[in-house]
Amino acid sequence: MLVNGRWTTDWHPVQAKDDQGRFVRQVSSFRNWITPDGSPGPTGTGGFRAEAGRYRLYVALICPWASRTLIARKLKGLEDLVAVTVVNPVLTEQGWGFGGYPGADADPLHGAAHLHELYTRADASYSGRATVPLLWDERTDTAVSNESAEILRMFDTAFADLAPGRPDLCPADLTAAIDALNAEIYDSLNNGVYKAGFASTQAAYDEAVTGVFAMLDRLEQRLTGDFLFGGRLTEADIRLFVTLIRFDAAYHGLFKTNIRRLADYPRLSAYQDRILRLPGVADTVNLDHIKAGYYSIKALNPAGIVPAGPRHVIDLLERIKAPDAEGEAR
Ligand SMILES: N[C@@H](CCC(=O)N[C@@H](CS)C(=O)NCC(=O)O)C(=O)O
Repeated sequence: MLVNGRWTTDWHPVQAKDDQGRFVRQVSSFRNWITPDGSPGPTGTGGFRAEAGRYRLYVALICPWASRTLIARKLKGLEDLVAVTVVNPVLTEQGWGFGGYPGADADPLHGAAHLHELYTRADASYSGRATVPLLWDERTDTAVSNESAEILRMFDTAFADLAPGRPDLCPADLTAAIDALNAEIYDSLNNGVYKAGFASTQAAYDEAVTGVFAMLDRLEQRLTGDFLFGGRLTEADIRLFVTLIRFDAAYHGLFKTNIRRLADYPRLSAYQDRILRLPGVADTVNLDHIKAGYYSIKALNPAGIVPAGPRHVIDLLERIKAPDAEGEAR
């Protein structure tokens, strides 16, 4: 991680833990918002007006937090407005790096070798992890935000005039309910799988894995319609989906969340499939990057061996990405 703008020790996945051995995730540091007129958002400073071609999103395709923002970019029609750069999925001793892997990009702006160089470009004395997603302003050459929940929400509203007619992912009448469900899903599932995987005591693991499956059980019961809030797709669905699609491929094995597979939940599996079939979503899912990335975490998998399966996820993605007889294409 970076301390006062300098890369210090070799990269390690566990950022912090509490006195019971529970994994604790770092709070994001860049908290500005893109807005239609450049006025400040709920946090940070203003000056980031929604403009075509001004912003770039740095992502890892392994990362569920980055994938939330990529899916929102697709569903909100922002592909021609906000550029994307994909980091190499295999973590190095200096964290995320650029290029050198199929489907990974070089840094087009500064030719950086590692993502942390962008963090120190934005703040020369930055201390903390260099995480994805990172939303970058090419005009002022600085970081806008590295908080995926806020990037997801600003993508929902900021570009409405430039990309009209797209679904509202956080409608006003549902915002409070979405916020409440997001918080539960974040704690027990999105971050819960990491708490299980990076627990450093049996008790911390037991607590986390119980929470993961209690939430999956609840969601299985809840899902009687197409989406979490019935017929309307919301950001809560995007935030749940990114964890589901990684579950059997990465978390079940590497993070030991193996009480059941996602495939053992009929409604959640059908729901995952439904979201994957929404136009553009399958483009954001790269199983090779997901497996190569997670299984490159040496603290959990020292030999770096990437498992062959799971067949049902490989088949699902192949089925959805291949154009079929009805002309369904990815
Ligand atoms: N709060 C951040 C968390 C992002 C995050 O933890 N990203 C991980 C990848 S899944 C990362 O970049 N980790 C690198 C590191 O911790 O050094 C967000 O939601 O945007």
